[in-house]
Amino acid sequence: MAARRRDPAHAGRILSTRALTRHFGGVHAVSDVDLDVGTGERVSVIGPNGAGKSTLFNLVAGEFRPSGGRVEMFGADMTRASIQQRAHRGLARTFQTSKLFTSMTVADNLYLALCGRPGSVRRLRDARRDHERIGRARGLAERAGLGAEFGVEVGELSHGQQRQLELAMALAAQPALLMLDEPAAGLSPSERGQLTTVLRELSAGVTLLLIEHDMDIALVIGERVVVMSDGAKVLEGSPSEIRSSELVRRIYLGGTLDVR
Ligand SMILES: Nc1ncnc2c1ncn2[C@@H]1O[C@H](COP(=O)(O)OP(=O)(O)OP(=O)(O)O)[C@@H](O)[C@H]1O
Repeated sequence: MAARRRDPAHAGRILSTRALTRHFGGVHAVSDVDLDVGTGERVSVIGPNGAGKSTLFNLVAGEFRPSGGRVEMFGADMTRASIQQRAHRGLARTFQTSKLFTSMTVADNLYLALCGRPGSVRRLRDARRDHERIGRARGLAERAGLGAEFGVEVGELSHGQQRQLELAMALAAQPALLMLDEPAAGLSPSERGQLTTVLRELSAGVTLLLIEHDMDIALVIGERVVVMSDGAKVLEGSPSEIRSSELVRRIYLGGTLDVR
């Protein structure tokens, strides 16, 4: 495992939100959220269902326009930037629901991810003959525990394997900022272990923003943890501060999460 601890106060900021807000009619999905993420930092975002985590991600990724506030990324104001502009600057993300091409093989999905944009049959044909790209795709598949499934159609993979492939595809873009939305959802215990290993071994150059309901993963991977409730950021701290927080306990009281 790569040793990678730093003082976030001294790291350059890759992402800052200020008073970031999104309403859906009368629903305050995200309210006045200030979030700072240092370059190379691993930050977990936790909170009960409906807390606003995915909406926050969608605002940062450009899927949603904010009702108010700012998003600064990579040293620039990106509040109004398109999804493509953000991706071009180094943002990659996975979704709660799959975006894979299920009738294609693992290899072809990875080739397309390495091409940078999907859809071109010609680019795919070229990629299949490109030894450098084949090597990179194999490396990504192996890191995700899918080395043996390289030639397998994605529709035949288990749910957990598909999630691992999504992560591998996000990593294909060599993102500066990687945002993962519940990567452990639906995974078996052994697949969760594998995911944790992959996340721990991410290169130091990748900044990680992680939404995760599995508290073991959220608190092991996140060196800082942001807690959301009712659209607001209510707390942030180290994993041990979150574990011992009475507020976190209260927020999850009656919920399904196990805050140890
Ligand atoms: N497109 C939308 N239209 C209307 N309301 C929405 C929309 N997206 C989210 N919401 C509402 O905003 C609130 C926050 O939802 P969000 O999905 O961001 O929470 P979450 O913390 O990601 O929840 P979960 O853990 O269940 O995924 C919820 O009340 C949700 O119903």
